[in-house]
Amino acid sequence: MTEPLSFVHPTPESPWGTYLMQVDRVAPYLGHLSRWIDTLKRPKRALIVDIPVELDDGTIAHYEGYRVQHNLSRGPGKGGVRYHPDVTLEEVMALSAWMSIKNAAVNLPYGGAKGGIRIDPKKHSIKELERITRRYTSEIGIIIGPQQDIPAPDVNTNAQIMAWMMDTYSMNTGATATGVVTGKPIHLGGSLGRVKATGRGVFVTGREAARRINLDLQGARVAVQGFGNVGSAAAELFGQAGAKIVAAQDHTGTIYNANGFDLSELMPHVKATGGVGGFKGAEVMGNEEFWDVDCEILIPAALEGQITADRARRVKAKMVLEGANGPTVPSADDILADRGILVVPDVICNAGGVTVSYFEWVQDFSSFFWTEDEINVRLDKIMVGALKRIWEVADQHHITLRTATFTVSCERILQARVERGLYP
Ligand SMILES: NC(=O)C1=CN([C@@H]2O[C@H](COP(=O)(O)OP(=O)(O)OC[C@H]3O[C@@H](n4cnc5c(N)ncnc54)[C@H](O)[C@@H]3O)[C@@H](O)[C@H]2O)C=CC1
Ligand SMILES: O=C(O)CCC(=O)C(=O)O
Repeated sequence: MTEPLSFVHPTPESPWGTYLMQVDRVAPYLGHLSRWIDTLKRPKRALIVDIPVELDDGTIAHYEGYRVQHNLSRGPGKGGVRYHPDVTLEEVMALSAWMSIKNAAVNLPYGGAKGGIRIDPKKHSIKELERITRRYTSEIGIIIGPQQDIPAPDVNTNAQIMAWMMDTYSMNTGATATGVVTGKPIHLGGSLGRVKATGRGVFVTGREAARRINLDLQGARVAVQGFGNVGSAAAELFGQAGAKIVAAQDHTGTIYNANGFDLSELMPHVKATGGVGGFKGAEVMGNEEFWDVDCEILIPAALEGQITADRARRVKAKMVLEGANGPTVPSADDILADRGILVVPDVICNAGGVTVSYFEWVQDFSSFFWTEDEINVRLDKIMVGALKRIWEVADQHHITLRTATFTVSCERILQARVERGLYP
C-alpha cells in the first residue's frame, strides 16, 4: 500500500490534483502495467532551493526556487523553468509530471522535469534577474546537466535567461556545456525554429484535428488566451492558414474584432507595449466575456486552471487547442466532452517546443546545425505521427484524446520502468 505524499495537499482542481485524476483515468487501459501506476503519482526527486541575492538598492532578498524530476525512466529530465509570483512546489510537480507524459507522447528519449522561481520578474531589473538566475542555476546545479536534466524556457523566461544558465553551469563545471539547457540564443548553440516551435506544434496538431473533424481553417474564427511565446506564434500560423483571430486576452486585457485582427499591426503592438491591451484595431472586451466569444477554435495559451466548469458550459468553439499546460480542470474536461467539443490536450498539443528542444540538444552534441526548414519539416512529421497514434487509441477505447495520450505515454514510461528493474 503506497502512502500519500505528505508535502502536497492537492484539491480536485489544483494542478497536482488535476494530474492525479488524469492518471487515474488511464489505469483501466494499462493491462499488466497498471500495478506500477503509483510510480507516476510521485516525483522521483524534488529540490527546493533558497536563492539569496543582493538587489540593486543594496538590500538582501531571498526567493524560493524549485527543480522537480518527476520520472527519469526514459532518459534525462527535460522541461522548462517558470518565473512567476504564484509558482509553488505543487505546481512545479504537476508541470514536471505533464513533461513526462508529453515527452513520451512524442517519443523523445527523456523523462519529465520542470523548475521555477517564485518571483515577479516584472519587478526586477535585468541585473537582478541575472543574479537571481545565476544563483538558482548554481543551487540546482547538483541535479542538472546535459545527461541528467536539461532546463528550457517557460512562462516569463527566454533565450537570455537560458544563456545565463548555460554560462553559470559551464563556469561551475569548468567546460562550456551548451547541452545543459535548450532555448538558447542561436549563436550560443540554440536552434533555429525553437522560439516559435510550441506555437507551431499547436498549429500542426490543430490543423490535423481540424481535418479529421471537417473544420475548414479558411475563415475559421480563433480566440487566443495568452499572447506570449506560444499564443502569438500559434495565432500567426493560424492567420497565415486563412483563419481569423477574433479575440485575444493577456494580462493587459481582452480585445475583440469580429473581422479578425490585422496581425501585421497587432504583433508589433504587443512587442512594443508588452501586451494586447490598448491595441487600436480592436474593441475592448471584459475579461470574463472572452469565454463567450463566437469562435470555432479556442486556444488557451496562458496558465493552468483557466477553463473551469462554468466557462466550459459557455465555450462556443468546436475545438480547444491547449497551448498552455493544464488549462482545463477535470470537471470542465468532462463538460467539454459531453458537449462534443474536441480537446487536443496540452500533453500533445504543446509538445512542439520540447521536440525542437530535443533537436537543439542533438545539434549541440554533434556541433552540427540544421536549417530552419529541416527543423520545421521534422517537427511536423513527429507531431502528425504522434497525433495519429493517439487518435487510433482514442477510437479503439472510445476515450478522449487526453486519456488516449496518457495511455500511450504511461505505457511507454512504465514499460521502460519495468525493463530497467527495481534494484540498484
Ligand atoms: N514556451 C514554451 O516553449 C512552452 C510553453 N508552454 C506553456 O504555454 C503557456 C504560455 O507560455 P509562454 O507563451 O511560454 O509564456 P509567456 O511568458 O511568453 O506568455 C504568457 C502569456 O500569458 C499571459 N497571461 C499571464 N497571466 C494571464 C492571465 N491571468 N490571464 C490571461 N493571460 C495571462 C501573459 O500576458 C502572456 O501573454 C504556459 O502554460 C506554458 O507552460 C507549453 C509548452 C512549451
Ligand atoms: O523545451 C523544453 O524542454 C520544455 C518546454 C516546456 O517547459 C513545456 O513543454 O512545457
